[in-house]
Amino acid sequence: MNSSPIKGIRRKKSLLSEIKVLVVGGPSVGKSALTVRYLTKRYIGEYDHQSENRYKHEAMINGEPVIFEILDTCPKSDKDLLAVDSIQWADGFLLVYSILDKASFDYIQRFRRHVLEIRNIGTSPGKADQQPATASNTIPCVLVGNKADMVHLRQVPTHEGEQLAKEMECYFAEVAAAEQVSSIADAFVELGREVHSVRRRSKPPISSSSTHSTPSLFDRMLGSRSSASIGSIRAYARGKSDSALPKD
Ligand SMILES: Nc1nc2c(ncn2[C@@H]2O[C@H](COP(=O)(O)OP(=O)(O)OP(=O)(O)O)[C@@H](O)[C@H]2O)c(=O)[nH]1
Repeated sequence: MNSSPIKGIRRKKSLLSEIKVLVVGGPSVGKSALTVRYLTKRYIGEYDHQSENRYKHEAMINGEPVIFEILDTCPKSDKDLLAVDSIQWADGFLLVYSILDKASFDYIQRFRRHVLEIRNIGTSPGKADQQPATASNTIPCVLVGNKADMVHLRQVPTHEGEQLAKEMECYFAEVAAAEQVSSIADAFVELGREVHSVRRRSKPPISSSSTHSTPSLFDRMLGSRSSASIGSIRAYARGKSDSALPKD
């Protein structure tokens, strides 16, 4: 009865490509709301702020079934830029700030420098501000400005998000986890595409169809990115409330 291509390949789950996604952002920007919106299409207003959560989710990327492993992080404060282990674990970052909170936008810029610093000087942070954040240093990521349903309280102009995404050569969208479903799914899918694209570029010429031996994020970070990156795409839309869910 069920014709979903995703459900059809469930038996072969162990053969599927995995994409490890770290959802990154300052406190209370809506990381959990976005993640749960993507996973369940539902919006739940309040979450446990004490712990990080890990999920697995099947999706289609470029017509290929994949498993997203999603780690919804939970920084203790604006100063908490996450453990090196978590950063090294990830294939890509979903970077989230709140358009209502300038400090959360600054957090993303600090996090980015933190990652670049780990890349350049090993695992002993401390010189983040000396590290120029250039486009050639970018890694698989997408940038999302959440809470776009509250534009009257906006602290971060759209062009600043666009500019940062341009520097990082990544997809950008202003979204509202509280009101939208598809634009949030788009951000995850774009990240999956970008991870795939990086994997394709870094694959050795002779390879099997299995993607389990993919290089680590750090291996890929040490390579250079081609100019064929997505670039800055703005996909801001204030959709009407879709809290009433489609049946699935
Ligand atoms: N107006 C509005 N509020 C939102 C939106 N997304 C999340 N929120 C609210 O923002 C608050 C924080 O949301 P969370 O999803 O818990 O944020 P978080 O980033 O996971 O928080 P921490 O785990 O503490 O870092 C909650 O009160 C949510 O209801 C949105 O799109 N619009």
